[in-house]
Amino acid sequence: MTTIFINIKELLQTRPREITKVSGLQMKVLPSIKNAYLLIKDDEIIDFGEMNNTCFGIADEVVDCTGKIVLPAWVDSHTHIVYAGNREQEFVDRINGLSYEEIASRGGGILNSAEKLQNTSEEDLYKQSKKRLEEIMQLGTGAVEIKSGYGLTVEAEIKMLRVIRRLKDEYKLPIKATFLGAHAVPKEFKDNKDGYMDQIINQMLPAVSDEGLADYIDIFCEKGYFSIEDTERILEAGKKYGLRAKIHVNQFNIIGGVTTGVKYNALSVDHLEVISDDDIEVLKNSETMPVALPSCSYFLGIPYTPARKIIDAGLPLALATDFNPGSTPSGNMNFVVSTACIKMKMTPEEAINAATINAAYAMDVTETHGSITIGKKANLIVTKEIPSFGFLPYAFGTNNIDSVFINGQKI
Ligand SMILES: N=CN[C@@H](CCC(=O)O)C(=O)O
Ligand SMILES: [Zn+2]
Repeated sequence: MTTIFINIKELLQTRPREITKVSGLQMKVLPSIKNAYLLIKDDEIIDFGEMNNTCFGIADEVVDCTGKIVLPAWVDSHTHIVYAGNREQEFVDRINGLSYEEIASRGGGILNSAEKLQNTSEEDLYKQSKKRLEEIMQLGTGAVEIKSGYGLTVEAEIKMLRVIRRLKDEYKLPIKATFLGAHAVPKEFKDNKDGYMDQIINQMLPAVSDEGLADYIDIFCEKGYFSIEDTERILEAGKKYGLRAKIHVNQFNIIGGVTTGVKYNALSVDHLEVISDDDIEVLKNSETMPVALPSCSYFLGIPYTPARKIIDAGLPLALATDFNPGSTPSGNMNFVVSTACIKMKMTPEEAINAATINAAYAMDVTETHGSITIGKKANLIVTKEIPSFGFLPYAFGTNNIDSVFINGQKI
């Protein structure tokens, strides 16, 4: 089955296969073709170019995109969408003056979500999570990473990861699973963090590996959660099971997580609301992608990742949602792209690069996703009729998406 998209006002992010990420000044360039066509066969992009070089007769189906822009679907490389219930009450507590850290230190936060998840059946957890996945797909997400980390027992972590595996089996978009046993220290190990670390390394990891449930390993490297020493232990253990790191660092404090991530050749270091000059130097000449999560900064009222400092130093940057019940109850990549422009002073070109090609790098799907490239999957956003691509971040809060295609099929 072939489909041709014709009269595309502008086809964005057209790249040769060799480009796997863009850094520094390259991020300001968003290659595109105006008045374009795009030809797909089944689930794959097979041709594209200027309209005057095409012939309609060749496709089974024609989609007229007059006035509309076509771009690769968003790639969301950092989410926690498998969770139970919500944390609305903590939201109200924060409005009334408590901080995120205070709520956590009173036993709320991640531990609150863990209790809810432990008391939820695998079937119910799947049902709650698939709703969120379907919602983000409608919002234009065409590849997603999902973390465990609200289980915090062997049984509950495995339950989360099995739900992620079921989502992988049932849906056509690529899903990567990250094992985040070291997300918080459970109540039972309050005074025995090392005991919990031992449980992660000696019980959880072997069980996760036995069932092949994870692609990556993660840890919340932060004051009051897990130290650099803990991070080294977890990443070392993950390495033994062939799990590359994607880690939470520098959300509230700089404790050395970036250096440790780079030392272990992490695929990405995520959050970076605070970042030092040394961190920036360490990231240069590394293969680690810095990832910013602006919706988290928005929701918690914490600093935004200093994107200008990072990009102007010549580094790449990716954007993701961090969709989770505590710090970011939203999986809207359109909002992320807008907020990156509005609050982090990224240009529309930089933000779109960060949410597509660089985001695909941050979850290792650049072979197949993140750009309009012959041979890549036809995961696409077709916008409504809009004046230009800059209108996407400009008209924040407006739904500018007409349709989303996953593997060549309209969803
Ligand atoms: N910071 C650590 N983990 C999540 C939030 C977890 C929660 O509050 O439930 C994050 O990335 O923001
Ligand atoms: Zn997160």
